[in-house]
Amino acid sequence: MSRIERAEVFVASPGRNFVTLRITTSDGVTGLGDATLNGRELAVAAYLRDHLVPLLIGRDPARIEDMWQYLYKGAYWRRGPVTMTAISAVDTALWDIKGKVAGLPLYQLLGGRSRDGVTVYAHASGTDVPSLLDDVARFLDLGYGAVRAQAAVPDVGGTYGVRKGEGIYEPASTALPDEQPWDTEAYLGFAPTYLEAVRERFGFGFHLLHDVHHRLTPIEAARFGKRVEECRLFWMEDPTPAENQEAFRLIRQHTTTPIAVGEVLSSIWDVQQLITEQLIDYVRTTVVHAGGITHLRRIFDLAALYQVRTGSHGATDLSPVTLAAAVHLDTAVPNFGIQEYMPHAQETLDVFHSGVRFADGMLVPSEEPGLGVEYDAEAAARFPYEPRYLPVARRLDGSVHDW
Ligand SMILES: O=NC(=O)[C@@H](O)[C@H](O)[C@H](O)CO
Ligand SMILES: [Co+2]
Repeated sequence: MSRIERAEVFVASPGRNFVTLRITTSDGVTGLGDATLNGRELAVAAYLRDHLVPLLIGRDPARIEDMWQYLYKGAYWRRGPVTMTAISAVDTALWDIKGKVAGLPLYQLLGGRSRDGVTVYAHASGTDVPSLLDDVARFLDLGYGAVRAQAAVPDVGGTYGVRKGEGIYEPASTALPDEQPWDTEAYLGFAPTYLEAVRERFGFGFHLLHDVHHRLTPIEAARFGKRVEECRLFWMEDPTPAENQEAFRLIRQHTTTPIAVGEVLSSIWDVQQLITEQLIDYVRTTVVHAGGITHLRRIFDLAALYQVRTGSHGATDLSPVTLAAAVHLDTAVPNFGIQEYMPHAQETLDVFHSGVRFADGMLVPSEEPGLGVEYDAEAAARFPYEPRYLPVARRLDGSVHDW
C-alpha cells in the first residue's frame, strides 16, 4: 500500500509570499497544498514543519477523511486560521494525490461537472470616480460579467481595495503594518455615490459587487445596504465583523441588499448561524483557510440547505493551488454563486504552473489528473520570503479600527 514518504514546506516569494506544502508518496505521486496566511505565513509554515509533518510520514495518503479528523481532533485546541490553514494544506495535497492516482481531474471526484464554467468577478478600483469608471470599463471589455468596485474615499488615505498605481492590488506591502486612517462617515457619504455612478455609466447588464471590508457597525451596515438598494448590488461583502454572527439579524431587518461573508473565517461553526438563519446570501470561505476540500464541501452542503450560495475568496494572496482547487469545487457544487478572481503576477505563474484557464468571464479547471498544478521549487527558491504585514486601520481619533 502507498505511504506518505515526504512532506516539504516551501516558503517563497514569487510575486508575493506563499507557503506551499508538497507531499510525496512511496509510489512517487506528489500532491500540493496552499498554506498561505497573509501576514502570518511563518506561523503556518512552523505549524506544518514542526507539528504536522512528523505525523504525516508513513500514513496512508488515501485516507483523506481519517487524516482530517486525526489532525483536527488530534490538535485538541479547536479551530483558528493557523491550525485550519495547516490542515487545509494537507487535505488539498491528499485530494491532489487521489486525483492523480485515479487519473481524474479533481472535479470528477467531487460529483463531476455541474456547469460549463465558473463565473468570476474582477476587481475594479480607482483613486477617484473617473479612474474607477475607466477600470470598470476595462474589465467589462475583457469579458467579465461581474465587477467589484472600490474607490478611495477623498481625504482619507489608504482606502481598502484601491491599487497604488498600475499592477496588482497587494495590501501586504510593507515590512511593518502600514497604519491607515479611516472615517466611517466620509465612507458612508461617498461610497454610494460611486456605486450609483457605475450603474449610471454602465447600466445593469452585469453584476456589481462591493466590499465593505468589516468597517461598519450593524446599524451603519443596515443604513449602507438600504442606501444602495437602487444599485442592485450582487452583494455587499463583510459589512460588519462576523465574530458576532447574530449581528447580521439587524442588517437583514433593514435591507434587501445581498450579503457575503466568510473570507476570514475558517470553519463551519464560524458560519453556522449565518447560514442556518439565512443571515447571508453567499458564503466566502476558502479551500486554503477553511479546512481544505473536505471541510469546505461540508460548509457548501450546509449552505445549500438554506439557499446560500458559494462566493469564495480568491485574492492573489491565495496561491494558484487554492485557485485551482476552488475552480474544481466550484465546477461541481450545485449551489455555486461566484468566484473571486485576481489574476496572479507572471512571477507567481512562472513558479506555479496551473492549467486553470479564463475565457468569457469564466474560469475552467484543468483536465489533468488531480488539481492540475505543478510547483517549481527550484524557481521558487530564487524568490526568498520577505516579511510583509497587512495594514492596520485607525479612526481619526487614533483608535484602532477593523482594516
Ligand atoms: O475580498 N477580498 C479581500 O477582502 C482581500 O483583498 C483581502 O483583503 C486580502 O485577501 C487579505 O489578505
Ligand atoms: Co473581502
